[in-house]
Amino acid sequence: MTDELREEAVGNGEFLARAVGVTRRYGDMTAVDQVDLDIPAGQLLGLLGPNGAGKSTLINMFVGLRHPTEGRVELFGRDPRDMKARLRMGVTPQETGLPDMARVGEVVDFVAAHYPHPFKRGEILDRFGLGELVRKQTGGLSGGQKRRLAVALAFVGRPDLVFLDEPTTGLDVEGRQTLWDAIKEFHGTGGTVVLTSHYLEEVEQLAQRVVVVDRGRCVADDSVEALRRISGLRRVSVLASELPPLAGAMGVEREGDRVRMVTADADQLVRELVASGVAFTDLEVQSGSLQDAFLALTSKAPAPTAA
Ligand SMILES: Nc1ncnc2c1ncn2[C@@H]1O[C@H](COP(=O)(O)OP(=O)(O)OP(=O)(O)O)[C@@H](O)[C@H]1O
Repeated sequence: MTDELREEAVGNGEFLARAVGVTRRYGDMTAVDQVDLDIPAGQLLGLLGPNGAGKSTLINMFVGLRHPTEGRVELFGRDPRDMKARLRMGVTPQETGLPDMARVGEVVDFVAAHYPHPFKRGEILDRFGLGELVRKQTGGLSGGQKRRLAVALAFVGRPDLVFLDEPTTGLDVEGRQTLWDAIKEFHGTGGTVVLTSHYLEEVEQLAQRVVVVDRGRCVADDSVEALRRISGLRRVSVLASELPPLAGAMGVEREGDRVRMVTADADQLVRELVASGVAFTDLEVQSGSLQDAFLALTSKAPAPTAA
């Protein structure tokens, strides 16, 4: 899709993929339970959830690897197994196998041969920091290099929409940053991305919209900022050499003179701090992290609310 068409699709509210009342069971086990999910053009959506929540099952239905037991999944308005839809989509599953004897460049060319307008191998390999490995057999790659190649392959066919199931698991900091940059670049030119991750900071870094899945159901679907607010938590930090115990502080961490506290009521905590008479400087109050929201949404305990 051209950039103009992408803009038009967003303007028209076109959904590149959608799940309508989707349930998937494995025997007696319900992995995905009555899920409705629309994926509009141009969005970067993070799917978050604990182990076994149903994220991979949902992605596998979107890419045509699994059938819903009930409900309907559409990819570009078609059945996800329809070749016309599949040619516009790229995917990196949670686990991938690469042919050990094939060279990196050959694997890219093999995948590219299935698409009408693929990227050139040099272009895609450079973007994923793999340019120097073009002649290396995949069996000789490190785990991180294999993972980066598996993710790069999702982009080879110049897709409009990519599904990335835990793209950066097992990568070092540099490898993760390279992938983040490549995903951001794709999204920056109008590409649509659905990714799952266990790294909350990854979703905070990349995603505009976060869908939290828990026990097969979507328990939240909102912007990163809105989910942070749901948790109702704030982080208050000050520079102080010593602090008395404060009733409103739920968690206290110290790093040198910097003391960080988590609280459900930042105003009250600051009042307590002032009333204690202790000397402090450089007061900062921030929203809770996505991790706080995620734990609040997926634990059985109710989310903490402001007092
Ligand atoms: N092929 C299968 N046969 C039977 N049960 C399955 C199968 N695939 C997944 N499940 C079960 O369905 C549930 C959802 O699994 P799924 O892999 O979709 O979760 P997930 O959110 O991707 O988990 P993780 O974060 O650990 O990858 C789990 O309880 C899992 O054991």
